Amino acid sequence: MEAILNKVPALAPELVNLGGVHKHYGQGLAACHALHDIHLKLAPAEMIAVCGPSGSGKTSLLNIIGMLDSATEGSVIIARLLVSKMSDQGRADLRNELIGFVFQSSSLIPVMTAHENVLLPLMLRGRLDETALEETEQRAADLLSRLGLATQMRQYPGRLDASQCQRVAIARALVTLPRLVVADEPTSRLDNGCIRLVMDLFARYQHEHGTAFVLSTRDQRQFSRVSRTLQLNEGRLASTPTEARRRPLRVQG
Ligand SMILES: Nc1ncnc2c1ncn2[C@@H]1O[C@H](COP(=O)(O)OP(=O)(O)OP(=O)(O)O)[C@@H](O)[C@H]1O
Repeated sequence: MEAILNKVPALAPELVNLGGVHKHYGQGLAACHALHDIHLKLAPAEMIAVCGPSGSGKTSLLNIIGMLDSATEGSVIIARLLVSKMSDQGRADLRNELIGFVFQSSSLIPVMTAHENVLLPLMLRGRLDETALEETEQRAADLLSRLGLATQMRQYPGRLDASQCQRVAIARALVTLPRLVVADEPTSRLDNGCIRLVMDLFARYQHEHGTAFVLSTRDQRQFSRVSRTLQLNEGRLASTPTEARRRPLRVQG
């Protein structure tokens, strides 16, 4: 019901539409104005990179797009829903339905194997029937294989190195076939070969499932295949979407 009430009536093809977003943390001497007047639109199946130095506001922006945090000011529309007016529960439900996350730290559950960690978001959604369970177990295994982890599926995170943990976290973000993946520095611990595997997999999801991606990085050379790169400096977007560097969608088979 809440979702219906908050539906944006105008035709809004964008998956994400931020209008005049500000983010403040703390008060008084501890106050921080982390994001200033952000306007950003993301189309379905689009892949963008948000670049900027440490402290420029990348995580703050991704947390708002991913509905993990609220904007202090401005409108946040996701999948035509005005989430800035929704309750915490409404946002959490929508988040679970639509979004896959890759956090800066891989945040894997230490007592679960790599394969079980990947399956976790699906398990949290409730009981699956036998066919659905088989299908998702296969999808999780396929994702891990594509990320070069075929022989590590039964390993616990304590036995995996930082690059392997980061790739397990990437597989976990994709296993629900989300409409949007929000990934905070997802390749920071990967070598060039692994970055290529990850970008191939992202492009495959973009092409086959219509998944959109918002990636953050301190080093924009890491994402040579995004369609747009936005630069954040001290909480301000240096380029508007129309001025930003645009590239045609490149999908490799
Ligand atoms: N929970 C918080 N409370 C207070 N200030 C915060 C909080 N989170 C972020 N900040 C401040 O907001 C600003 C932007 O931080 P943010 O983490 O979004 O930047 P970032 O570009 O992601 O940095 P990094 O690359 O180091 O992760 C910084 O000045 C940071 O200190």
